[in-house]
Formats: sequence, C-alpha cells, structure tokens
Amino acid sequence: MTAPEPTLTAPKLTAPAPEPTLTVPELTLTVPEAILTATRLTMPAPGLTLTAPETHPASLIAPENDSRNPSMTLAVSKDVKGKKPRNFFTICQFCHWSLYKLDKHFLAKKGTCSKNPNGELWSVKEAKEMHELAKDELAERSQNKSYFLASQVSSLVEETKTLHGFCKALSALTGIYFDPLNLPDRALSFDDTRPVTLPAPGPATPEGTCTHTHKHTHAHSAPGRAINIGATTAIRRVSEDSDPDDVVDSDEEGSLYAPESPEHKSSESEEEKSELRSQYYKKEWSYTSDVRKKMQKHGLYDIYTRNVKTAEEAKKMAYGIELMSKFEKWSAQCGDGSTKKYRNPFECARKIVYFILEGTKYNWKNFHSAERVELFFSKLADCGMEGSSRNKYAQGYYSILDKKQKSLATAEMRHRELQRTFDPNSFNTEDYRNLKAGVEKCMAPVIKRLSRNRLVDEDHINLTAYLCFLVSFMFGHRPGVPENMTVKEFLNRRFVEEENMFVILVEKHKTASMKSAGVTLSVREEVIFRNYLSFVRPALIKPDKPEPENFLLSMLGLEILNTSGTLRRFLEKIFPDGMRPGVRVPTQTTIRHLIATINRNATHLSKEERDMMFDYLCHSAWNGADLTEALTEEALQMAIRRIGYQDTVPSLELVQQTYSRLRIPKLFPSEPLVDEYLTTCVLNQSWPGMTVAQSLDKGAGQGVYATLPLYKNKVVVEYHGRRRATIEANRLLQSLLGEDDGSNYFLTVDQDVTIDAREKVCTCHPHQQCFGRLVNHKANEDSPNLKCKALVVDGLKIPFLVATQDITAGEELCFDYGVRPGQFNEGYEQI
Ligand SMILES: C[S@@+](CC[C@H](N)C(=O)[O-])C[C@H]1O[C@@H](n2cnc3c(N)ncnc32)[C@H](O)[C@@H]1O
Repeated sequence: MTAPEPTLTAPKLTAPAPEPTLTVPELTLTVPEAILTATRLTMPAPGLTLTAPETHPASLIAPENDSRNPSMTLAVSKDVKGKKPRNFFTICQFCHWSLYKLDKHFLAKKGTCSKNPNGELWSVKEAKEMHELAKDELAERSQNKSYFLASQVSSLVEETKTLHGFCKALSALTGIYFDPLNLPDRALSFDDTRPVTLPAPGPATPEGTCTHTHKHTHAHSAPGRAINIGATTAIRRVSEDSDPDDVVDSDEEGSLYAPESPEHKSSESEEEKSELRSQYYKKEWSYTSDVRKKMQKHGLYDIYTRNVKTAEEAKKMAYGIELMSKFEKWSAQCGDGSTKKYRNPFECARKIVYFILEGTKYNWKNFHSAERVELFFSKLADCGMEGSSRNKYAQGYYSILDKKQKSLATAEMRHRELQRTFDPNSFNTEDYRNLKAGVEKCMAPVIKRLSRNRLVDEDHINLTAYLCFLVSFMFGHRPGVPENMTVKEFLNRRFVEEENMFVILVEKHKTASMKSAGVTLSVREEVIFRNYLSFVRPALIKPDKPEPENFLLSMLGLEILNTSGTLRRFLEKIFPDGMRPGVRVPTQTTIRHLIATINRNATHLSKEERDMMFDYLCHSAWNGADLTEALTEEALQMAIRRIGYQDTVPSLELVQQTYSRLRIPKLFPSEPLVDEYLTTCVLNQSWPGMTVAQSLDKGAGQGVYATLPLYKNKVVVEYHGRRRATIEANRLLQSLLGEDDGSNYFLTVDQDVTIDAREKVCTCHPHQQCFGRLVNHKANEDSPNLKCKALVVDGLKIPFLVATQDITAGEELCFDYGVRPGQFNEGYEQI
C-alpha cells in the first residue's frame, strides 16, 4: 500500500533511517531496609530464584526477539486444562496484550494467540509440556523482573485483599521475597485444635513483646490484640485486664468478637449450643454513633440508609457498622490514616466476617466443615446479607463439601508446606505500615509514568494490583472495586473538605452483597484513580463490550476532572442532568482550549464578564460553534437562549467586547501538531483510545476500534514497523507476491522510506503489538475515517494515521491502502 498523502516537510533521507530507540524507563525497585527486616526475608518460594534489589533497571526490559516467553504459560495452562480460567488481569504470552480477562481473550483470539511457535494450535500435551518448562524457566526468568512482575502480579490481584496475599504481591513487585509464611493466616490452619492468630490494633511494639496480661488462649505474643480462631475457638472475648486502647473487641454492644458464639464451646451439648446461638443472635445492637454522626454531617448517611427501611434492617446495619468500625480501627493502625468511616457496612462486614473466620479470599477450600459454612452464613445474615443471595452462596459451599476429600487433600498439603516455617509471632503493626510504605515506594515510578501517560508494558497490571490493594487492604472491600467502578460513579465522587478526602460510592460493585461499596480516597489516591480511569482502563476495555462511560471520562481527560471551581462548573454546564453515556461532548482539545483561554484572560476580565464568557463558550463549544469566527448577534442570541438567561440577559455589545479581548485560538488546528506528547507516543508506541478486535468485515481478520471519541485531525496512531529503503522494500515485495498477504503490511512513505510492518512484535517494542499495522483498508470513495500523513518527529519522517473526521467510540478505524477493491483475495496489487 502507499501512503496516499504526499510527503510533508521532511528533509530527504539519504541513508536508511535509524531504528527508533527504546527509552529504558527509570524504575527503581528498592525496598526500605525496615521492610526487609520487618518482614523477615527468608528462603525464596520453591522454584523461584529471586533477584537482589540492586539489579540494573535495564533488566526490566525483556530480551529482544523473545516474544514467546514461556513463563506466562502458567496462566495459559489453566485454560488449556479445561479449568475455569481465573478472572485476572494478565499479559498474554503470545501477543503481549494486557488483558481484561484471560478466558475471554483466548476465546476471542483462538487461532492466533493459542498457536504454538510452528503456527499450529497447542495440543493439551504441548501445553502441559510448556507448563513444566515454564516452571523451570521461571527461576531464570525471574532474573528479569519484567517477566516476574507480569506473571506473578497477575495471579496476585485477587489475593491483595489479605495481608498474606499482599505480602506476596510485594515480593512480585520488588523482586525480593517477603515471606508470607511469617504472616498470621488462619486460612492456612486446618487443624481445628490449633489456634492461629491474627494481629489486631494496638500500638506497635517491638517484635515478639507481649503487651497483654490476659489469660485466655493466646497462641502467640504478638503485640496488639490476638483473636483466636478455629472451629472450636472461633471467637473470644478479650479479658478485662487488657489495655482498653489496645483492645478492639471487648464491646458489650456486641461486635463480632464480643459475645461468645456457641461455636466456641465444643463441649456443650447440641441443645445448649442452639440456645447459646439463639441468644447470641438475639442480642441487640446499636449504631456506632460516631460513624453515623459523621456520615450525616457530610450528607453521606443516605448512601448507607437508602436500603434500610425497617427496624430490623437498621439493626442489621448497625451490626455491619459496628464491625466496620472495629475493622477500621484495626486497619488504621496499618496505614496513614486514609481509612475513614464512610463505607458500606454490609459489604465491609462480609469482608470482615470472612476475614476473621478465614483470613483470606473467598475460597471454598477454606470451608471444610458444615459448621464453618453455617457460622459464616449466619453471621452474614446478621450483617444484613439478603436471604436469597446468602442461600445461593451457601448452597454452593455445601455442594463443595461433597468434594471434601479433594479439597482437604489440597489444603492439607498446602498447610503442611506452610507450617514448616509458620511463625505467628513475627508480625506487628509496624510491619503493616512498612508494607504499605514499601508498596508505595515501589509504585512511585509507575505512578509517575501514569501521571504522564508514559506507561510501560506491565504498568497496567501493577497499577490495577495497587488499586486492588488500596481498596482491599485499606478499606476492607473486595479487590473488584476499581474494576467495577463506573466513570459516572467516579465523577459523582464527593470531596469532604473537613477530612480532605474523596468519597466514592461504587454501586455496581458486582461482587458485593449489597451491590455497593463506599471508598474514601486521599487526595493523592484520587489522582491515581483518576489517571487509572483515563489511561489504564481504556487500554483494558474488552473489545466486545466497551463501557460507554469509560470513553467519556478518558476523553475528558485529566484536566476536566480537576475539582477546581472553573472545571466543575464547566462540567455542570455541559451536563446539567449529570453525565449520560453515549452523549456527544466537546473534545478534550476543545475543553483544554476553552479552559486555557479563560484562565489566560481571567485577570483582564471582571467576574461578571468571566462568567458570561464562560457560559457562552461552554455552550458554543457544546454545540460545535466555530469560536474563531467573529461573534454574530444571531449566534449570541442562540447561546443566550440555550444557556437560559432570563432576567440578566447580557448585552450584545458587552459580550462582543469581551469576546474580542479573549482572542480565541483556533480550536482545531488544520495540521496535526507534532509535540512532546506525540513524540512520547511514538517512543512508547502508546496510543490511547483504541483497541484490537475481530473486524466485522468478513475475512478481514483483526481490525482496530476506537475506544474513545477521536476528533478530526487528531494523530491517531503511527504506522509503525521496520524502516526499509524503498528500493529494498520493493525488491522484497516482488519476492512476496503471490505467496501471502504479507505485502499488504508495507507502506511506502516516499522514495526513500517504506515501512515494513509484517512482524507482529517489533524489536524495539517487544512487549506490544503496534496498532497501526492492524488498521484495515477502506477505499477513499467510502470515506475512511483515517488518512495517512507523514510527519517529522525527531528529524525522522514517520507515517501516521490521522483522523479525517470526528470518530465516535466503537467505530472501526480504517484508511485507504491505495489498492484496488477486491485485491485481498487475489494477491497484492498496488495502484
Ligand atoms: C495491514 S493488514 C490489516 C490487519 C489485518 N486485518 C490483520 O488481522 O492482521 C492488511 C490485511 O488485512 C486484510 N484486510 C484489510 N482490509 C480489508 C478489507 N477491507 N477487506 C478484507 N480484508 C482486509 C487483508 O488480508 C490485508 O492483507
């Protein structure tokens, strides 16, 4: 194919152009000494050789030409073996895409990704062999942290909700092994007679120093409260002589920990048990007034009370809140105080009940007795979990008990393995703090790259893991919250000035019992979430089911989400009834220009003038007016009508005067802009706003689809590939004719340069497929939405695909290859 547009300003290239170079991202993965000591570095996990932190950052980049890294087969094999694939973010080993869901990806990509190096589909045998190979290779590969991260973190996302899991995630993130076996994890105790402990809040004290004098069973001497768990000792009351500040669970109101449940007393007769149980559940609960008052004060209370209609429900909720506050008190010890009180108590309670009973993520293997199942679900009932959903869950668990043999065998194996080094005394609240600090430090370079939209390959999953950590470890929610949070919910977040916190209600939190989860974010965390939604989420949008709300947010971008008064007002004006998915909104560029213009001139304008112009500009931009033109009376009248001025209609003269002083810049430059941003996109091959999916055109293979609205004249993507001298490329083309359609990946820029994009993964961006080469053909007569244009970036003439029209999210991108119709079945034929 030939670039249809003539070459622009590029100087003539006399020698073959140099290959674009890859910048090695600065990534310092060091961990504070405190963590190293606090978490006790021990032996690496079996099969893993772990690297020292001082490994050179360059090793983060995968070796060239290694596009089939077997270490990822670990994830693949789950699919091949016919097991239900797990819902993890991961990177496909074959095509290097970050994926939303591995299973979906494989279904969609069957025949491409699942081909072995010979181009055939993997057989089960082959896949198993690969799996074995991967295990051996992983040790080697872990020298290369990039692979280590990708493969490890993906499988840890789900686990980040527990400290145990997060400790492992931290290992993955740092490349240093943090021994999760030193963490108390009751889920690992399948020996009911052996109490296992969980650290609870309390001032951090030197490791191994017991600050308690109480007499009850206390299997370790860790600081803070200890709660004994086991089928026979599920819940304990704290003895009276405990330090009140140090105690979370001695509560007459009946926290989860407070009243003795019948399950403790294995020696009791069945009757006594049932009597005790009914007493236990009959106990009256009251609200934690502090939480309630604060919530009411900030107008947040209705979030939680919306579903509460009866006294009974209120009672249940009180229990939830009670639990929540206990949990918060505990988790507040672990962090920087970002755990606040605005959560969904039911959801929290469920987490906490599970956490307390099982100490880890939902896993049927942890319910190895009918009693445990019963206990768990009856407590959930107390916390307000609906009968129907509770029963559904419960049925699942009971049916699982039939498979007890298998589950116990697996569990016991794991248990035995872990018990060898299990030391419940080792963890204190200082360790928690260190963990969090360490994680934040590790994430710092990633977050920096995120804020500049310069993400590198595995950042997607690492960031997702980090957010999962935030919501699970700090807020007690399931890690699905970041995934399930809609753009609208994010936009509806509330800033609580007094607390300097943002509050977000995630209502469509599909995994929550009450289908909602409240999250509070510090200002810093809010920025991370915002950037995550702008840059990470669109990249992970499933091609078959894009979420229109995502597009809006990504399109609106960073600035518009700023909470400063001007921008908020802008949003309110644009969306008087709140944001709706699918509505057409001004492009990000328009908005940027408007905001910049108003800000630039803000000092010259009176408040009245500013407001008036702001109204006018917002509505004109919204309605697609050309703001570079002189303002006509008609246009102004229309805007005034739309804005809805009634008593204070601005005078035409005043508006025109102000308008002329604003010197509106041209909103849509007729030529694409080569700027720093574009250069970065080229270097990183990071092109936001598109995704790959099967083309709707029969036989066209894959195609590229917009995931964001793309405005006219926007440089959408580079046609990236190997740069060849055109003479050489033509010779190659001749030899390819009639063989396959490889010739269609050649794009001639001019007499000097032709891009050969036959290779799926180029050597300078080994982690990713480049979008440009996948854009399909549409003849000029059919108005393709892109055209090819050569621009000079860093002295190099590069072909880009530029939007010829405004493109809406979901449209397939295409440009005219400069070939005859129907040529694809007949071999290459250039016009
Ligand atoms: C540059 S590639 C585009 C990406 C390609 N669809 C893929 O899956 O790799 C060019 C090839 O895509 C296919 N193709 C592109 N546009 C097409 C169209 N409009 N109709 C049929 N096939 C098309 C042809 O097989 C062509 O050789």
